[in-house]
Amino acid sequence: MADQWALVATELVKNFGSKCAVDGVDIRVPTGCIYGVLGPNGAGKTTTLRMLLGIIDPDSGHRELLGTTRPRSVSHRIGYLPEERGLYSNMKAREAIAFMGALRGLPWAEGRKRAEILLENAGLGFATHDKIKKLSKGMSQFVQLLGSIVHQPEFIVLDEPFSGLDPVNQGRLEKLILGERDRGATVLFSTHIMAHAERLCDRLAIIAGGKLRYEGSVDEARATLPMQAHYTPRDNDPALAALLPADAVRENGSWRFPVPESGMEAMLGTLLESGHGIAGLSIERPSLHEVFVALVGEKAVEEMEADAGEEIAA
Ligand SMILES: Nc1ncnc2c1ncn2[C@@H]1O[C@H](COP(=O)(O)OP(=O)(O)OP(=O)(O)O)[C@@H](O)[C@H]1O
Repeated sequence: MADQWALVATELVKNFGSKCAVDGVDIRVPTGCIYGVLGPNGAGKTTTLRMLLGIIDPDSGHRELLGTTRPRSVSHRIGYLPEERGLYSNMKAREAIAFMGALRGLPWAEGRKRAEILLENAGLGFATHDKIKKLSKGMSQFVQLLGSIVHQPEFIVLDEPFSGLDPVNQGRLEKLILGERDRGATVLFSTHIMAHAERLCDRLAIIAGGKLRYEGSVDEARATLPMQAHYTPRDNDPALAALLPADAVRENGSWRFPVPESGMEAMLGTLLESGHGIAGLSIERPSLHEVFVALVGEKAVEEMEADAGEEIAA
């Protein structure tokens, strides 16, 4: 595997009894990029991440992480935030981070020093000497996250890192992920919250029902759908729907539809001749959200967004 790929996994399969959790997933993570694994609950994200790291073995398929087919042999070069959160509640934040570093071979004194800097940079310096049990759930999750990167790993894997964080801590986490990428690390995270992937990822995999629906760059994902037109007429006449493509969707007085293959000119000419006018018109690349809906269906996306909303409200 060339140095350009921090991770290459092909046709990973994992069954639990009769349940096929992951069914032929391919993932290629370029060195130094931010990579998202997106999918609804139960899609197979955690199982995929565990296979990539060698925590569990695939039933079949191939994986190569940092140049080795034995991922556990490079665990000291990896940072991992598992889906299950938990720290020793009587430890202070700084000690908890240094402890996690020590587990990956970082000397305690250095771990403490780095922990102070990490907490300060994350805006959590005030909690350095607080016991974990005194911190909010979101803050203690953040401390665990800092513990997973204190040894400055080359490859960082975060399983649903945004879940359970309020918007302020989600913003902190986005900043931290970008900072780690700028440091030279490769970051892979799973999420069912599209907005984070849209803002952060260079490349992504979309998984649903254990199957890979898309793997590639975010730009290529957007290019799989036609450009989207957003048109606002000057009037409110529902009859104009007949002049728009059949799949046009009404959104608060505007209409959204894929730009026809033949272009917009003829349609705009008809709209003007019919007196509907043009109060607003933009042509945009489809969002990641629209690509996701096209790949996994509106219902799965609505369920995901409801879950994300509940987490933020909790
Ligand atoms: N150890 C296990 N034994 C049996 N079934 C499992 C096991 N681990 C996962 N599964 C099943 O495999 C499927 C994929 O689970 P996985 O945890 O990988 O999904 P996920 O995308 O991470 O979802 P979530 O975000 O809800 O954790 C689910 O149907 C889950 O119930």
